[in-house]
Amino acid sequence: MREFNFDGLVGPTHNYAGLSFGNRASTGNAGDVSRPRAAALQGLEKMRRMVELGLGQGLLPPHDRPNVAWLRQCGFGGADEAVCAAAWRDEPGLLMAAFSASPMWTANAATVSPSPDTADRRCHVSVANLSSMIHRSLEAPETTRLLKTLFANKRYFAVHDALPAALGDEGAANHMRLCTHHGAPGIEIFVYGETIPGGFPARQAKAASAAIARRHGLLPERVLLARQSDAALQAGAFHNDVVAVANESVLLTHEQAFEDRDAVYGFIRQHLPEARILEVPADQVSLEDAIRSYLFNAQLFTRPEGGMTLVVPAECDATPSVKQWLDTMLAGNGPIRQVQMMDLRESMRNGGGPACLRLRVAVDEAAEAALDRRFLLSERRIDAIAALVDERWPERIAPDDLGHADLWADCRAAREALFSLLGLTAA
Ligand SMILES: NCCC[C@H](NC(=O)CCC(=O)O)C(=O)O
Repeated sequence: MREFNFDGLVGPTHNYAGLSFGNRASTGNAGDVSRPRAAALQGLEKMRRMVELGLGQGLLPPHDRPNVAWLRQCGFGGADEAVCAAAWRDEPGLLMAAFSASPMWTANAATVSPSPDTADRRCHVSVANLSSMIHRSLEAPETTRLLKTLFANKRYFAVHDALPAALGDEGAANHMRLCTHHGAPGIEIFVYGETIPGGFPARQAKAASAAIARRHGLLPERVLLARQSDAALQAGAFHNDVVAVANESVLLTHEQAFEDRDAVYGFIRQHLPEARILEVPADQVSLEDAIRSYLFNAQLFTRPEGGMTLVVPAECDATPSVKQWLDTMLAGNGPIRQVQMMDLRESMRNGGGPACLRLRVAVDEAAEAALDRRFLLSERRIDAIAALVDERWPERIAPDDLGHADLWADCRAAREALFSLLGLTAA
């Protein structure tokens, strides 16, 4: 089996509206001018890097924004332009939500349990409801449509609808799988949070994680529901993937990621004695530095020729404690032998690093052959997409631009051009 990463392409409406309370980058950069074209090109460079390294790489396209159908549900009427204009005038917060490019963070699109872990030996995919943030709660219907196209073959895949909204679920960002190698049965760790009065909201409900484990047909004894630490949540780790990442038998984690870390490590060691737990101590890298640099929001993967690579955002280089920890780790004899930095500044400024931008799916050869090719990338396809982005994505979006009818129309047309390039239907 091998792992594919499906990256979200940053949509033409990428902007800094500060919509995610609890996500310090999002609120801290609210009101800034965004650069959608640069953002999408940065993301495509990451996809290109993965293809060059010989990894399976795919893409999930942006959703239709502004989401006029959703604004209609909110009571605005008339032609599309009138709907958006009325929303901007009367409820700008709703227009902002309808305009967000948040589907780019596909680690929040769904939770994936690969076939070796499930009762029916199919790969199970649960679309996330993202119900805790208004702008993200719009994503599930289109994500469902896209994933049901990508994973249409029911012999190898089962795509589940989003859970009821009362059970907040944010997808793979709160899920880690550990195993000897991708094709071996794994253990799956679901990380949930508890909202404490006056604090940042926990977005993943324990009941949601439990429901997904049930739906996917996982063996209960190979599942752990682990609570995220309050310290991490309150420091701005709104998802577990801001403080921990796993690949095969390696867990890279901050010391303060979990409320009960001994229980998490004990569970891993019990089921996977060969596991390597790389714990970054708080006295070397504080939670604050971890969240500023997004060290743990890294892509950790096994290269086809063997050996693990960690792809981290360039912000790690600019955070002295993190840089030092990475240098020391590389000088040692650990399982991670290579670190690569990527410039993902535009996404990072909304709280999304390398790991947020991708959904991992481990497949065997037969399941790989059943994937819808229109979502898969080669270097040539990346070139073609980059050329289209260069031509059609806005160069910049300032806060007041969100009220401009030309921008709404240009963004929708740019997305349609992409869908036609990919051979997909736009809605
Ligand atoms: N996994 C990374 C997700 C980042 C995402 N940011 C945002 O939605 C920011 C959008 C804005 O502020 O416009 C979030 O917080 O869910």
